[in-house]
Amino acid sequence: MGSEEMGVQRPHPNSCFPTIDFSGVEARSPEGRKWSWVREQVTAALTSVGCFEALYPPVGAELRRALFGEAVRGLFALPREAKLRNAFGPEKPFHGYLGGLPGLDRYESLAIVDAPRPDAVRGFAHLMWPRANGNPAFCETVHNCAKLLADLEKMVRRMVLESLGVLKYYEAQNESTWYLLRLAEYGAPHTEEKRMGYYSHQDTNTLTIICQDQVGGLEVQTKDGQWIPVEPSRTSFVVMAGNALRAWTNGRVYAPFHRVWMGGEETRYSVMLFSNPQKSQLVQAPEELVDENHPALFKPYDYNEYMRFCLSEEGAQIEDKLMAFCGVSKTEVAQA
Ligand SMILES: O=C(O)CCC(=O)C(=O)O
Ligand SMILES: [Fe+2]
Repeated sequence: MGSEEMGVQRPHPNSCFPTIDFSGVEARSPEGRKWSWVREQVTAALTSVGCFEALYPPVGAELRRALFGEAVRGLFALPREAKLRNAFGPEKPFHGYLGGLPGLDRYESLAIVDAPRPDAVRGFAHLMWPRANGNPAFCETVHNCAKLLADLEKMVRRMVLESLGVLKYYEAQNESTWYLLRLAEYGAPHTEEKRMGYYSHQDTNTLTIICQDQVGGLEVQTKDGQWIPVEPSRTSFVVMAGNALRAWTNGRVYAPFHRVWMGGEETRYSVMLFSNPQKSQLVQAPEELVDENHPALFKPYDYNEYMRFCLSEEGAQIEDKLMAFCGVSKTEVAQA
């Protein structure tokens, strides 16, 4: 961004957040120079802008084509009554179908809980295609993708924990982490001026991996308030921190606001893998991350209650919902 201020050259839109190359970095062998170098970049990105682009060859061109080609487009071509079967009731908000949200008339999405498990994807597909034998091609593509993206999520989270000196919590955190894969369609607005595709928000969960198809629209806000468009790429994924990781790291990791803007004649598709903390456990920073120089910023909180707060009328009005829900006030810090 500095170069633009100095009047030199307009930066590449994604230059605010780095592109990190994960080729040769493997979850099975978390060691060596390449691992440490990638870990350094991951930590720098997540603590400054809260996101980065990951080059991650295990999800190659063919798998991406199958994902956005038949799998995602085939799913959205289903009649609405089929999509509505992806429902979990009011006790489990954001677990399934979303559509008809206020102000977002062209947004629709479906979700698969535990998508890195093949039986979970099969269960979903049987609900959607009961007469087509649960669409085995869809299951294979989507499960493969979810599993590989979960591997990436695990590597990123492990790197953050290593950098902060709290690796000892990694296995237990893995045990209690659950994944949700969301597949989204943003219908073309057919207008010249841009329209909101999805409101500005911070993710509530731990980490999110976003895969945009060919139509862009995702924008991420930097700490100093600038909105940066994330150009779609066929070879990379956006990795982004959510408020649960921000709270768990006692504010070291930043959870950026982001939104989707849509314009023109093209429908946009995206696929996101969300890692989530176990609902029955409190989200709480480990004691190693709280000290005199880093006083606790958030009180331990119940993830379910926090989700309910985000969806409440009061919560909906507030930008920084985590701070409002469980932030420690300055007076409380002074008294501690
Ligand atoms: O579709 C996208 O690129 C991002 C959507 C998003 O931020 C979300 O569903 O939380
Ligand atoms: Fe989001």
